[in-house]
Amino acid sequence: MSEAALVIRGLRKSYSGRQVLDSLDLDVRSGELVALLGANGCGKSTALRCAVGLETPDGGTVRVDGRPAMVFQQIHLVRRRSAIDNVCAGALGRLPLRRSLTPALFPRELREEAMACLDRVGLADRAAERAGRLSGGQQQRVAIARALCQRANVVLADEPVSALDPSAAEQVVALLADLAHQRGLAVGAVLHQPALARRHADRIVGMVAGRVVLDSPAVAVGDADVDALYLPAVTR
Ligand SMILES: Nc1ncnc2c1ncn2[C@@H]1O[C@H](COP(=O)(O)OP(=O)(O)OP(=O)(O)O)[C@@H](O)[C@H]1O
Repeated sequence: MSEAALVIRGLRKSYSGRQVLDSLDLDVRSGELVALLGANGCGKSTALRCAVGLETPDGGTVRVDGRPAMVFQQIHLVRRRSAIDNVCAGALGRLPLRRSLTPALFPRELREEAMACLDRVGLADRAAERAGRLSGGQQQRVAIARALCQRANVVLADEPVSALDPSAAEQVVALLADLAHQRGLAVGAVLHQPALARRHADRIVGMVAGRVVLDSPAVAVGDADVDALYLPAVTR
């Protein structure tokens, strides 16, 4: 197994004195999809947000070997722009400011790279379509293509399929697994669908109240392991 591209150790975070992350450890290796499961409010999003620097932890360490990108449940695309313009947006940090503000000035090489990213998510034929006209599943795949265009090697997805129908959700999680297995990306995804996690993830990490209580190959995770993550606190 390769070195972990994301290594989190002893992460702690509180909001208004209430502890949300309590000494959290998490590794995501290149070439694997790790599904993060756990009940509402157990700290999954906070963990990912700390990992990419959107939140500042109170303690602990985060090491990312490479470039991280995040994919969200709420798909933040510019709806009136084409799919390919949205994917190009992943690279704007690499462009001079003037060129980054005007899609007509995006360099040809960037458009080619963005097209390759769209092709990777199976949407090359929809490149010119306005993002707002694509289905939810297609929009999420455009958001993933944008992360690829950021040249991210660590992709963290926060409930990427919660707004999608079962078939679109299956496609998107399969795509994330494929990007890990075929492209060698390190992919961590918060999922609220344990069955999808067990079908597609390599490893399942389960959280309860800000701590990791399960870290196991997905094939070894049974129904009882999953159920234990969602028990009400009083019965735990
Ligand atoms: N910016 C914030 N300010 C105050 N409290 C916060 C903030 N962000 C998260 N919390 C609280 O921290 C706890 C954990 O939130 P988090 O979103 O990480 O949980 P989660 O496991 O991702 O939940 P869900 O499955 O519902 O998305 C929750 O009680 C939430 O209300």
